Amino acid sequence: MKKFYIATDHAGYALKAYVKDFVRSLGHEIIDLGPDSADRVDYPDFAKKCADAVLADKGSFGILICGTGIGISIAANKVTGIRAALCHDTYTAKLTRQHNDANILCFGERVVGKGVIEDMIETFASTEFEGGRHTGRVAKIESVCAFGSDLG
Ligand SMILES: O=C(CO)[C@H](O)[C@H](O)COP(=O)(O)O
Repeated sequence: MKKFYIATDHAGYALKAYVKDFVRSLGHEIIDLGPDSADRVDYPDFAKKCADAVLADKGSFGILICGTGIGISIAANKVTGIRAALCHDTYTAKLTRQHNDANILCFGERVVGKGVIEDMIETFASTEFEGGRHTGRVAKIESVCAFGSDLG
């Protein structure tokens, strides 16, 4: 059993209840970090809530949904230690676990359908990081931030 945290913006809100039910049907735990209505909100606020929760709970995963999945993944990836993957299909959901050790799955409510979403979640939850040659590359992701800050 895995533990998931989920958050969205208003453009991902309609899918949230469905995704929670699906994750629970697979035998996983899922904790809802909001929002609690479809009122317009800013996706970086909810990306940060989910990123912080995943970092504080070792071994947990996150699911972030906005209209495209793009903004909410960009925001989550600003948090050191978060590897938020914007996925559109099963292949990317599998490879981002195997190669990137992604800890948050992101997608767009206005982009992908429920069948694809179910396959991506099932695959993301059940696929392990391969380690090996990918270990050093994943470690270097954090040092990219340091290189960037040197450039002013
Ligand atoms: O996809 C998103 C960010 O990448 C947002 O969900 C989208 O920008 C929200 O747009 P609007 O305020 O027009 O509903």
